[in-house]
Amino acid sequence: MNALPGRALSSDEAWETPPRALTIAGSDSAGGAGMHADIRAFLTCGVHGMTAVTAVTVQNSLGVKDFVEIPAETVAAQIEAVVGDIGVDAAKTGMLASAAIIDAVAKACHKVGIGQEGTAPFVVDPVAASMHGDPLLHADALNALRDLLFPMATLVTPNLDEVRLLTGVEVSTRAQLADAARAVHALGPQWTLIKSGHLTQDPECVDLLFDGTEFYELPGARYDTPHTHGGGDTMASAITAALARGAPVLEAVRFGKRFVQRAVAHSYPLGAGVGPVSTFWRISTTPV
Ligand SMILES: Nc1ncnc2c1ncn2[C@@H]1O[C@H](COP(=O)(O)OP(=O)(O)OP(=O)(O)O)[C@@H](O)[C@H]1O
Ligand SMILES: Cc1ncc(CO)c(N)n1
Repeated sequence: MNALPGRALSSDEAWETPPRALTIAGSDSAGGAGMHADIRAFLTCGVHGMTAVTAVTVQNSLGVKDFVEIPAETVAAQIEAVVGDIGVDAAKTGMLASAAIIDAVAKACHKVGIGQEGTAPFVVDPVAASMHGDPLLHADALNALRDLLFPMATLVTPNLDEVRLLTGVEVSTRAQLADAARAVHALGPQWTLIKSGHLTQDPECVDLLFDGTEFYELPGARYDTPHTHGGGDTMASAITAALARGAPVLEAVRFGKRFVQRAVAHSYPLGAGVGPVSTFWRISTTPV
């Protein structure tokens, strides 16, 4: 499991620049989800992480109390500043908050070469709400997400609530995942990953990947834990890291699925509510 997809590690990585990945996402003051989870996944997948912060949330294990948005032009400026200087091998989105930010992100990504027509793979995780149901995206921003970002995406990674909001397709059984994948794929991404975490009556967590022609089932155990905060962000970031390392999409998604399975298996309680998935299992315990 420790093997990383894509670019191999050299025997001595000192002074060697790792692949570079960018997350365009909100911060989570509890440290479990959002850009905090993304940076942790990037680090533990051997990738240098960069951030374009979209919003600052006031959040703990019980839910999201509030958030403030970063001005759209500042979000775009962060993307242009880091990619113009440092470059980028893959990018992802998380919480985008508003239509104005989505519009700015689409234009900036287009300008710097992130997305379908560009050179860097682009993972769009269409975050709409926290797992407590607290909104992280204004309702009037769904159209912008669907119309501006989905056609630019190498891969989109909706959960079942996001599938319903974006396409109207309701999924209550594993057999309906293919209908969801077809409906999301029609919005323009190259690849679509439908996540099945919310199918709680299913004894397994089988996600479905679709490239417009072939379906790929991604099997996985369902762990009996309430502590899955940040699971979607961690998965999309592990996939983005693998893409930054040069892995093909199918290999990157299979890696992301194995990664999030381990992260859920090692999740831990924190605070009075929902604890986070873990990346500690990726950290060497060798003394320095
Ligand atoms: N209890 C669980 N046991 C094992 N895997 C799980 C569990 N819950 C979710 N997963 C897996 O975690 C990944 C994220 O899925 P999920 O549908 O929960 O996304 P999400 O709702 O975007 O996540 P988040 O909790 O970050 O909002 C998927 O691969 C899913 O199958
Ligand atoms: C900032 C942020 N992004 C994403 C999520 C969804 O996991 C969250 N709870 N908070």
